[in-house]
Amino acid sequence: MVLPLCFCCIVSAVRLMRIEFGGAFADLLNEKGKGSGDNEMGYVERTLGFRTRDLSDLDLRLVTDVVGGTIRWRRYLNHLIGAICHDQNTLNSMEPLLLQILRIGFYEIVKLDMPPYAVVDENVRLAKVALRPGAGNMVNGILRKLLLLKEQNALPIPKVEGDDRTQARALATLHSHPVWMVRRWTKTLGQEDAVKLMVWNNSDPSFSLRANIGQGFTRADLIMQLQELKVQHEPSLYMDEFVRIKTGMQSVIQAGLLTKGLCSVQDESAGLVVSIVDPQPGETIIDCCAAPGGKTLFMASRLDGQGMIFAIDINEGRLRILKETAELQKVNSVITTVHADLRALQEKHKLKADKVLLDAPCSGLGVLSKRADLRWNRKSEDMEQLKKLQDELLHEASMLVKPGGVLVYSTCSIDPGENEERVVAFLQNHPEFSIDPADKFAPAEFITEQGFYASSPVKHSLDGAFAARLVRW
Ligand SMILES: C[S@@+](CC[C@H](N)C(=O)[O-])C[C@H]1O[C@@H](n2cnc3c(N)ncnc32)[C@H](O)[C@@H]1O
Repeated sequence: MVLPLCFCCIVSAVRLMRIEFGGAFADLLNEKGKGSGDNEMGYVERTLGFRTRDLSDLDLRLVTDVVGGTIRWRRYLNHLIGAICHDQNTLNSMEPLLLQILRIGFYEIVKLDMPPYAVVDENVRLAKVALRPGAGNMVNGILRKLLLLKEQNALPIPKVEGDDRTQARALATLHSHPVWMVRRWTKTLGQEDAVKLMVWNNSDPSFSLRANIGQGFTRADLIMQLQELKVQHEPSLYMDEFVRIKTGMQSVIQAGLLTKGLCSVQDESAGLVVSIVDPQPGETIIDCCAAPGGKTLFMASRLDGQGMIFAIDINEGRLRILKETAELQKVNSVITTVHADLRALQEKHKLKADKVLLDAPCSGLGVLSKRADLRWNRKSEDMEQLKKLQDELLHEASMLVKPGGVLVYSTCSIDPGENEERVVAFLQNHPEFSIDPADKFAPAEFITEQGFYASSPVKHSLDGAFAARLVRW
């Protein structure tokens, strides 16, 4: 069977299945695709018999929007589907591909405002071919009910009322986040900022590019290239090497700016952590959790060819990426990679450094706008385990600092439990360290009362990140 069909729908559906179910998703597509793990297009052709073509840039953007949005809005979409089916059990027992097709259709209608009858038509055809005619009829019935409710402005949306728990559940559905996150943020930020944070997490992420001054490529050079590519951009307000872009990443990739090592994708909030370390030519620096290398490479570009960064990571594959990127960006002469568990490092290597950065494994609660699926993968129980690991790693990292040297602890989290509280706990057990206020290294608007660096999606429209600069007596 060879059918022309909306490629974006089918590629989005396959990609979503892959993200939600990993390798097991092949079995879910009518047992047709076992063993295939390559790109979606080949997979679609082989298993469903659709004729495919290369996706255009426009198609690719739509697929990215649909996949990212359908993941972000999963809880909200499930709520609407459940309400329209009048039965949560129908939703819970629905076959995964059918549910995925419905979520895509709902997302396209409710959030993307795409032409409704085209959306119904495409998703019905997809369900008929990928599953069976009856599934197509079901999709048709449910999507048409949704359209009617939308036209009547009568979508079944939960009201934020009642006790704290009920309000948190309603907010979690309205803004499509896990309830535990809403409860945590309402407690630490207040309801108004918790809502602002969720709105940010659901918005299209913007990206920053860092010009690689280590290769003599300045921000002015980068801006010139972006102008030639007609990519809209604006210089960072905070960092000399950074430029923000909202769209146009495909053009940047196709022009080879990343593969030539001329620039990297890096959020300014992560760049500011490097400013807190303040790497200087000639210094020895240990980056304890370095891979895939965003901060190592930026630090290396500031060394001007003099000094050494020992980039340690437990993950060999990610460390390999760091090494390869360092070569591309021509900063490899000042980087030595060390594949090791930081907790066992002292036994093998007798390293000591002027500066030590611990960019600790964390919940990633500051970067949910860029990591669409992370909110569903994180569990509240993770937080306790992470804190324990952070304490262990912080103690190990502190042993690597020379007397008079600097230790920077950072995360990409906005959770006080992973940030300020970890530093306070560390200082209680390590009186040889004290806080070096970060105001000398980052703009005042990022500095907390305790002298730490903290970026916030709500306050700064950047990813959330944290860094404490500590000195050893
Ligand atoms: C937040 S990521 C680091 C990101 C990196 N600094 C960057 O800017 O690209 C945390 C890293 O810690 C590493 N890691 C976790 N446990 C570790 C351990 N016990 N020893 C060394 N590295 C560890 C992980 O493999 C992961 O690459």
